[in-house]
Amino acid sequence: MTKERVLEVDGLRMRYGATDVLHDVTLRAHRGEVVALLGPNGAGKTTTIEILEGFRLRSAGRVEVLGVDPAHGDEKWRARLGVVLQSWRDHAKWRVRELLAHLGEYYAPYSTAAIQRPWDADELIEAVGLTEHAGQKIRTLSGGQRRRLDVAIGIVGRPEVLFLDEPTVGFDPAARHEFHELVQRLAADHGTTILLTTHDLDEAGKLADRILILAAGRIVAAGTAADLTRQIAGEDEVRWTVDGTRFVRSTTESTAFVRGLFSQYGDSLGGLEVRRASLEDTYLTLVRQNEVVR
Ligand SMILES: Nc1ncnc2c1ncn2[C@@H]1O[C@H](COP(=O)(O)OP(=O)(O)OP(=O)(O)O)[C@@H](O)[C@H]1O
Repeated sequence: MTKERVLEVDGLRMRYGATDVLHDVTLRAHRGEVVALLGPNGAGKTTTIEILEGFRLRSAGRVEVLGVDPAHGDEKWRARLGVVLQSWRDHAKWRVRELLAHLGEYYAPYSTAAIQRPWDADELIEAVGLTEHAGQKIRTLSGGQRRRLDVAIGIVGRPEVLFLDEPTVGFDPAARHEFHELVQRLAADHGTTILLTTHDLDEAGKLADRILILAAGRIVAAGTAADLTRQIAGEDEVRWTVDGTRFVRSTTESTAFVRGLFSQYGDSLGGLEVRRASLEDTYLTLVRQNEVVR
């Protein structure tokens, strides 16, 4: 797969009135990469996505999406993007298949030899798990089904870049699992570059090739879930018992520590457990550190 750069952001700043909400955001994503943007409420995730998709004008910095500055993106450029923001509330009387076929028509002029647009409505409905509801009116869908429709609307034009803002809110566990498979397929089979925001750390760890942690308008860490955990959370927790007495110790060198326990206590060592630092520990550590700086 080519490592074509699809998202390039350097020194992005955003100011609302007198308040700076993005100070200096730099990020990259290449073709077929899934990047998760994590951060507490108000960190600036939605603002970042809205700037990348051309919905909001930035205050400063360089931004390119598919080689184009979103502030000057034309319809042809826009047709190559997919956006899933909030729940689709218009067209409540439309039926699922009817709406997707209608919205898909917009993308037909932008079909290319490599990417056939739009996505066939029935195939798309199947891909998002709405086949049983294809003939239903939108206002009669459940919250989770409506969210699946939001996802279908976001990808009906077979986007090369997909922005997903908290895509799985309201999904039941099975729907979440199916959605994760869909995202992985879009990235792996179609080379779609995906930038998603989420508050679900398991989701980020599972889906993303790279995680960016945004705190108070700055990217404070970036890497795979494993990289971040190793770099930042650091300490594992080791628990054990000797002659019925329980012990617990935090250490960055759990393997060497456990080896030491075996050589010291031999057969009297019991109840050994090693709890690895998790992405959640990392995330909380980073967000706390950033609050202190603020
Ligand atoms: N149109 C606006 N005018 C003024 N301030 C805004 C506007 N939109 C967002 N903000 C502020 O910018 C900051 C970042 O908001 P943003 O919605 O980007 O955060 P977020 O990381 O997506 O948060 P959440 O996790 O709660 O969705 C917040 O402090 C918010 O109050």
